Amino acid sequence: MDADPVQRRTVSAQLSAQAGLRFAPTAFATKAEALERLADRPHAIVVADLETVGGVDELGGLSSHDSSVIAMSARGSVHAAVAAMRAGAIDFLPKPFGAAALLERLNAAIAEWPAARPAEAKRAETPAAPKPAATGLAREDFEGFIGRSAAMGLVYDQISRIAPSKAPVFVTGESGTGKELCAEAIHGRSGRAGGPFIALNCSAIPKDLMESEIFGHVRGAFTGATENRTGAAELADGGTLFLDEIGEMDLGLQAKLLRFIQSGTVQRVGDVTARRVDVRIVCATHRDPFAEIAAGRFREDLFYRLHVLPIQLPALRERAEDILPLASAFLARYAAEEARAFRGFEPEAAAMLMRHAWPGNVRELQNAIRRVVVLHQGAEVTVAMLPQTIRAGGAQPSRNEFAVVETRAAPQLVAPFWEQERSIIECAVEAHGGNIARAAAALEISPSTIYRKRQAWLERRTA
Ligand SMILES: Nc1ncnc2c1ncn2[C@@H]1O[C@H](COP(=O)(O)OP(=O)(O)OP(=O)(O)O)[C@@H](O)[C@H]1O
Repeated sequence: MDADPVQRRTVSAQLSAQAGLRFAPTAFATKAEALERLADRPHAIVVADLETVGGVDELGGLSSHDSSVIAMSARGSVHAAVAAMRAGAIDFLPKPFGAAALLERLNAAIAEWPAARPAEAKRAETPAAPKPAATGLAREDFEGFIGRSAAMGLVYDQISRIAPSKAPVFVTGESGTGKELCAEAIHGRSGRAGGPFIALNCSAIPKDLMESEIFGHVRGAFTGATENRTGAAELADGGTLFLDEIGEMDLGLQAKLLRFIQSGTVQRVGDVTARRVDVRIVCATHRDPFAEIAAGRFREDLFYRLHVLPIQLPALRERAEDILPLASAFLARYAAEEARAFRGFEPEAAAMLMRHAWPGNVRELQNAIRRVVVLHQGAEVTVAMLPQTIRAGGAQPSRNEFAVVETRAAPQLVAPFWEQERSIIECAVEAHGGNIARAAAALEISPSTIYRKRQAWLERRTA
C-alpha cells in the first residue's frame, strides 16, 4: 500500500516478475482501499507505507484484521523501525528497497504465520492463477510472450481460440509490440505447427521483387530470372504465411494477393499454370487499416478478406505491469548470453524503466537491456547504466547530450575510451531502430566504420 503510483507499480511488477511466487500481490493507494479488501480476505501480509497510512499510530487498524503488517518508510530510521514494531508491525523496510529484500521479508513473514491457521496458510500459498513451470526469470508466459497483464491475457486467449481455424488473421499494433511473435504463436498453436512458417516483410523487399518473392517465378520471366524460383506462398504450403507490414504492399500486388486468397492457387510470375496450395494467412500492420483504406492505399475488398480474425496488440505503455517482468527476463537472457552477473535492477533504475513511455515498445526495452548488459558489469542495473533516451524520459538525445553524459561522470565512473565510443555508436544504432546506415549518417561516419568497430569489440571480448 503506497500513495505513490510509481512505487505501487514498481513493487507490483517486481513481485509479478518473480518466479514461483507463492502469493498474489494487490496494490492499494489508500488505507481505506486496503481495509475494504481485508474485510473479505483477512489473512494477508500488508506492506504499508507509513506516510500513506498516516504514521505508526495508524498501523493498528491494519493488524487488527488478523493480518501481518510490514511497515516501510522513506524516513527510515532506527526510531521509526522500533515505533512501527511497537505498533504491531512484524518487520520494517527502509525505502528505497530492492525486489530481493522485499521478497525475503515476505517469505519470512509467510514462514512465521501461526501453525494454528493451516487452512488459511495453505490458501495463501495457492497462486491465484495457474502459472507455467518456473524456470528462473527468463520464463515465458505464453508461446514466447512474457507479460501477465490483463491486456496480454486477452491476447493469449484470442490466440488460443483462433489458432485452430484456417481463417486469415489480421494483427495490428505499434512497431515492436510483438506482431511477428503473435503470428508465430498462432502457427505454433494451430494444427499446422508441424508445417512451415514463412514470414515476409512487405516493407523490406523492393516493390519490383515483391511479386516474385510471394508467388515465385519461372526461368526467363524477367531479366535476371535465370532459374525457376518458388515463392513464399508455395513454400508455406501446409503451414502459415505471415505477411508483415501488409500496408506497404502496392495496389497492383494487392489485387494479385486477393486473387490468390479467393482461388487458393499460386501462379508464378511468367507461368501459365496455377498450383493449388493450402496456406493460412496471418498479416500485420502498424498502421491504422481503416485510415489506409480511406486514403486509397489499401484495397477494401482485400482488407475484408484478411480482416476475418483481428487481434490488436496493446502498446507497452498501456500495460505498465509488464515492463519489469519483461526487463527481468531480458536481463536474465542477455546476462546468460554475455556471461554477466546481473541479477536485478536497483529500485531507482526500475522506477525509471516504469516511467519511460516506450515508444518502440518491447523491442526498445529489449534493445535497451541488451545494451546495458553488453556495455556494463555488476550485480544490479543502476540508473547510470540505462541509455540516455530512458534517463531523459523518452526524449531523443542530441549529440551534445551524448557528450555531456560521458563527461559528467564521477572520476571512478569514467569508462575507457573504447567503451565510451562503443556506447555512443550503439546508442545511435538503437536510436535509429538498428539501421546502421542511418546511425552512421547521424554520427557523420561511414557505415563501414561501425561494422569495423563492432568486429574489433567482438575480438576484444573473445581475446
Ligand atoms: N511480450 C513479449 N515478450 C517477449 N518478447 C517480446 C514480446 N513482445 C515482443 N517481443 C520481442 O520484441 C521484438 C519485437 O517483436 P516483433 O518483431 O514481434 O514486433 P512487431 O510488432 O512485429 O514489430 P514491427 O512492427 O516493427 O515489425 C522481438 O524480438 C520479440 O521477440
